[in-house]
Amino acid sequence: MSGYILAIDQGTTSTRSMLFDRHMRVVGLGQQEFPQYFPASGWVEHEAEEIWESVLATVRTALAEAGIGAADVAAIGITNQRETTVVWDRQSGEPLHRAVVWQDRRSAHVCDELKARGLEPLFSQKTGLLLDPYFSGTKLAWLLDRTPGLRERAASGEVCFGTVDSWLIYKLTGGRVHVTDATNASRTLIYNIGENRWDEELLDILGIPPAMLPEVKDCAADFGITDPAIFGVEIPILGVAGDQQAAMIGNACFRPGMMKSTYGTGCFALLNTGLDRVASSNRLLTTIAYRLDGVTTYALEGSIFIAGAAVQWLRDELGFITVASDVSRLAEKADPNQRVYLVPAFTGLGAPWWDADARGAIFGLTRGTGPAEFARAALESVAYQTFDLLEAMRRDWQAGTERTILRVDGGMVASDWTMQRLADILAAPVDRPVFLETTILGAAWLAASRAGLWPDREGFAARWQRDHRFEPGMAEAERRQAIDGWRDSVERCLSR
Ligand SMILES: Nc1ncnc2c1ncn2[C@@H]1O[C@H](COP(=O)(O)OP(=O)(O)O)[C@@H](O)[C@H]1O
Ligand SMILES: O=P(O)(O)OC[C@H](O)CO
Repeated sequence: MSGYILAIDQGTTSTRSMLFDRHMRVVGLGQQEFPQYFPASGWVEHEAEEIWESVLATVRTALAEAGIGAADVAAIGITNQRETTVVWDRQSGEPLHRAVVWQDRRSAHVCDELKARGLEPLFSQKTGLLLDPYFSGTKLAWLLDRTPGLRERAASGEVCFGTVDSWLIYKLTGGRVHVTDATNASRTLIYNIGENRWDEELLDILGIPPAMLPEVKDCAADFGITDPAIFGVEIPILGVAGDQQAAMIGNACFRPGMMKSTYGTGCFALLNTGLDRVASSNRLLTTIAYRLDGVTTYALEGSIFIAGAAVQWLRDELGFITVASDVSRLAEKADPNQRVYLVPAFTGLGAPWWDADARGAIFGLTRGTGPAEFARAALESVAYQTFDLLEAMRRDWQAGTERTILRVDGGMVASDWTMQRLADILAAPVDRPVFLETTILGAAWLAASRAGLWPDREGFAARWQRDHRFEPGMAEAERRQAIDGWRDSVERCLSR
């Protein structure tokens, strides 16, 4: 049987490749971690060639597991860690610096300078983002400033900039194609999300030569054909989206008001606002959810840096559990009369606080506080942080959030306890899908629908299946009291 779809999920710590058959069933999987480099405090880098090698290795593993050849693959979909910034030589394909990862804070001073010049409203209005080193633009400005000769070479067209999707497409096509998709472009701080084009004014401010930018396409489009030297055959690349947007697509959140939240290392919540580009007054991001057939759908996004990472902290630093899946059982044993709060600001606080200098703290300790209360506080912190995001979304766009049901995915949603707590604190239902690999499914659907092999948007959405709905069940007074305690704890952690 031919007509298989290969989906590649190039994440922050690992790369996964998955093969789906015509019936959307998974038939093969390859996964590989790759090295992380931390050359200075707050710096995070990847070796672009190691990312590429991990893609090749995982594709081969997935093909072998499925027992099929590359000739049976009809199309490729790509999803990726967003914002991570790669620069390479257009001719030789050689990376000109290690990739600067989204978590990297080295360009904080560039953001501060721009803010001091009063430029944040301009960037926000055009890009939907904030002046934070999280986004690609100031990372790229830093690279252009610090690498001798790079700006001149870039201006003469010898250098390519791209997010990881661009880099992988360049490699897959044998260096022939330099493109990206609208969702990845929307994370760069130089893309005008209203006019759907690179913004000359912002490029000028950051000193970025337009000649180094990729062409921006819809999420389902012709992104190029693989070089036969790589897999032995030519395969079209037909779908691309940043990983959080791909999760939104994979969770079939196609209607305005639908919301997904992915609980992995961190947590990223996206609310579909349809054709409305809702500008946040509460320090959320406005971003492109997807662009299909030339039509841009927008989303409000909230990013939390620590979610599952708090569970890793309990496991690796405190030694309270041996495997992540033990955390719920431990939390269940917590004394219900103790109100302990963990604010996991280990690397600062993300949305809606955006306080890079905040640090974590635990409040409410008594002589009887032990591992169970720590575990409960760690899991509850995820629910409270999501509540803060949803509240900000409600303030920004009340009409669209009245009956919000949250669709969840990511490693942490295996914890029933956490999901129930989430529903309780949000006072809104939480739906967990049967198929939890929504990110990679989203990339697969983009490619497969473009290839005409899988159902269209409505058909795909109709196939979304719920595993369980967690209904809110907490008394309102208790919920309010719990949230007040959280708010008080966060206030005490903020740096300003
Ligand atoms: N059963 C569980 N209960 C709570 N947290 C879990 C459970 N299983 C995994 N996790 C957490 O989920 C995270 C892994 O999720 P995953 O979606 O694979 O993350 P990422 O893609 O960011 O690497 C880890 O931080 C881990 O601590
Ligand atoms: O690689 P992930 O899954 O941690 O996702 C990273 C996000 O895309 C960063 O914005």
